[in-house]
Amino acid sequence: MNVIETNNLTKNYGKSRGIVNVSFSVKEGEIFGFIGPNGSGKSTTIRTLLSLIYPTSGSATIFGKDVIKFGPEIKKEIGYLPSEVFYYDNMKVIDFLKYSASFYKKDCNKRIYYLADEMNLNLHKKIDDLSLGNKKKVGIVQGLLHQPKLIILDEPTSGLDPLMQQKFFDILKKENKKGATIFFSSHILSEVQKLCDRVAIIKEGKIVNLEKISTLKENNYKKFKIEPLSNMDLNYFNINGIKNLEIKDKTIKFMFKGNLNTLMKKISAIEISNIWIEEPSLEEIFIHYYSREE
Ligand SMILES: Nc1ncnc2c1ncn2[C@@H]1O[C@H](COP(=O)(O)OP(=O)(O)OP(=O)(O)O)[C@@H](O)[C@H]1O
Repeated sequence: MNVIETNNLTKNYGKSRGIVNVSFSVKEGEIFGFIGPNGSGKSTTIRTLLSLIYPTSGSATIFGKDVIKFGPEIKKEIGYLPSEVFYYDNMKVIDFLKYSASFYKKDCNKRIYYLADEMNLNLHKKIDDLSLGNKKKVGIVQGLLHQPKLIILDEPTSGLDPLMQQKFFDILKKENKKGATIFFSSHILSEVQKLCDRVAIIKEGKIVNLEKISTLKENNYKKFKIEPLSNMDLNYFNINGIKNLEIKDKTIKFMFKGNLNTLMKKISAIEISNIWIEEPSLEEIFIHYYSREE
């Protein structure tokens, strides 16, 4: 079953473009990454899914139900962490979380204490007195306290230190194992790579690619670094599929995409002292999506 489905979703803000014909689906139990540069339309897509804003055209369903017609019903099963969090600053954290929990028809107390403990969040401080990172933690607990079936996260890790980010990812993985579907929007590729099964790339309001992370890596260039025992002529590696070929301090470096057997035969015919073969990072795969078309 698809938990989220969008069909040519379009939002025109009048003078500025929001999103254009965005179509994708997120399967039940998936951790789905949504990445793109600043202003590409990530938040607009999320706000439309949550019916916080209405699309100009196109449609979207969550749990198979239209997001506009069934908005309030759907939202009970969604945990949402917005990119910027605003609170009733005068309240104590625990009072605020209990107030948030009162909107759901279930007892969320245990979860509040469990999540606060996991995130190392002091429940008895005033929200006003918290650092930005700790305010973010309040948002995380608030988003997860009702054990939602779908968790929608908009740039969730900004403000969290690396240890807390890891903790947060561990919590998300646990929720996912228990059955929650996760929609994870970010511009930090390395965290998408760590967490997600599939990823959609949005650029200038349009989806430009949607792939499994593993496929993206398999079908891409691999990085080779070879230390030959004797000096070599670079032309030796002049074969199909090689790019960025260079020799530096007797080390040969290149990127390769193509028939690995052809390349390995070439390499095995020379004497080498060392070899490194690396998968490209998501940054290296995606960097061209981030450059602006003039
Ligand atoms: N309320 C609004 N009124 C007018 N234009 C808007 C509004 N909200 C967003 N936009 C425009 O829509 C486009 C997409 O913005 P959006 O906030 O969805 O991008 P984003 O991918 O979430 O960016 P970021 O990573 O910077 O948060 C941008 O060009 C932005 O200027």
